[in-house]
Amino acid sequence: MQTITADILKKVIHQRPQNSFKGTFGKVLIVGGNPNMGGAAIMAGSAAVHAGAGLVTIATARENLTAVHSVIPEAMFVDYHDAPQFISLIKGVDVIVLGPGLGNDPTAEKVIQTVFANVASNQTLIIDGSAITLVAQSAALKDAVPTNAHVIYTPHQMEWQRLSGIPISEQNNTHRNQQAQQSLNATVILKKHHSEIYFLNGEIRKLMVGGPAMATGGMGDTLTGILAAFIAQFDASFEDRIQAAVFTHSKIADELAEAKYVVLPTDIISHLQSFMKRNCG
Ligand SMILES: NC(=O)C1=CN([C@@H]2O[C@H](COP(=O)(O)OP(=O)(O)OC[C@H]3O[C@@H](n4cnc5c(N)ncnc54)[C@H](O)[C@@H]3O)[C@@H](O)[C@H]2O)[C@@H](O)CC1
Ligand SMILES: Nc1ncnc2c1ncn2[C@@H]1O[C@H](COP(=O)(O)OP(=O)(O)O)[C@@H](O)[C@H]1O
Ligand SMILES: [Mg+2]
Repeated sequence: MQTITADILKKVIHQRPQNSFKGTFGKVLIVGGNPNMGGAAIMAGSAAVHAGAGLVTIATARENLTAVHSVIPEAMFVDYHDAPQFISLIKGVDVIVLGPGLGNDPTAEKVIQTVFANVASNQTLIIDGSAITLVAQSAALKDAVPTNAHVIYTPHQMEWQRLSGIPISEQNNTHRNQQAQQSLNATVILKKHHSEIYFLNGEIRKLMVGGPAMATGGMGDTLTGILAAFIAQFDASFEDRIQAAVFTHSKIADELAEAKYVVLPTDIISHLQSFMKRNCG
C-alpha cells in the first residue's frame, strides 16, 4: 500500500488565478448540527471557509443561527427544516457534507432523505458522523444513497464497523475493507492512527502523518470541511484532491504538536490559510 507524501500538496494546491472570483472556488453546503451539536457543523463550515471554498452555507437547526453567524460570518445559514430553501441549496452546490453533529433521531433521518433525494450526478457527497451511523442502521437509507454522485464516506473505526460489519479488531485486513468499500460503490476514508483511503479505482493510500495530539472531539468534523473545500476549488484528479486534504489536516496537526500537547480542531482551522500559502505550487 502506497503512503501519501508531501509532494501531493504542490500537485493540488495552486496559486489563485488573478482573473477569479468567489464562484471560481466552488460552493459547499454543510448539513449537520442538531441543537446539541451545533459546534460540529460550525467546525466543518469554518474549515471549509479557511481552506478556500468560495461560498459556504450551513444547513443546520434554527437554534444554531446566532452561533453560526457570529463564529463564521463568511458563511450563510439555512434552517434544514425549511424544505424549499434547503432543497434549492442542495441543488446549487458542488460539494455537500452530510452528518457532522446531525444526531440520530427522526429529524436527522428526514434531513438525510432530503439530501439523498436531491443530489445530482455532478456533485460530491461526503457522508460523515451521524449520517454514517444512520445509513448503517437503516436499510431504507442505505437503499436511498445516491448512485449518481461521487460519494465519500469518512468513518472512524466504530462507524466503519457499523457500516461494513467488519469488527474493529479485523480492520487491519485491507482486502476485506476494500471489498466492503467497493460494494458501497464509494470512496472510503477509514480514519484512525494512520488513516487509509480506499478509492473506487482500486488504489489504497495510507496516511503516515498525524498523531494523538489530534484526539479531540471535532477533529473529524474539521476534516470534512477541508475535504469539501479542496474538492470544490481545485482541478487535480479526484483522488489527488482527497489525498491533499487528508494530508493537510494531519500535517498541520503534526506541526502544531511540536509546541502543543493537544491540537484543537480550531487550531488547525486557524492555520489552514498560512499552511496552504506555504505549500502551494
Ligand atoms: N462539538 C460537537 O458538536 C461534536 C459533535 N460530534 C458529533 O457527534 C456525533 C457522534 O459521533 P461520535 O464519533 O462522537 O460517536 P460514535 O458513537 O459514533 O462513536 C464513538 C464510539 O466509537 C468508539 N471508537 C472506536 N474506535 C474509534 C476511533 N478510531 N475513533 C473514534 N471513535 C472510536 C469510541 O470508543 C466510542 O464508543 C457525530 O455526528 C459527530 O460529528 C463529535 O464530532 C464530537 C464533537
Ligand atoms: N492518535 C491519532 N493519530 C492520528 N490521527 C488521529 C488520532 N486520533 C484522532 N485522529 C484523527 O482525528 C480525526 C477524528 O475523527 P472523528 O473520530 O470522526 O472525530 P469527531 O467526530 O469528534 O470530529 C480523524 O481524522 C483521525 O484520523
Ligand atoms: Mg466524526
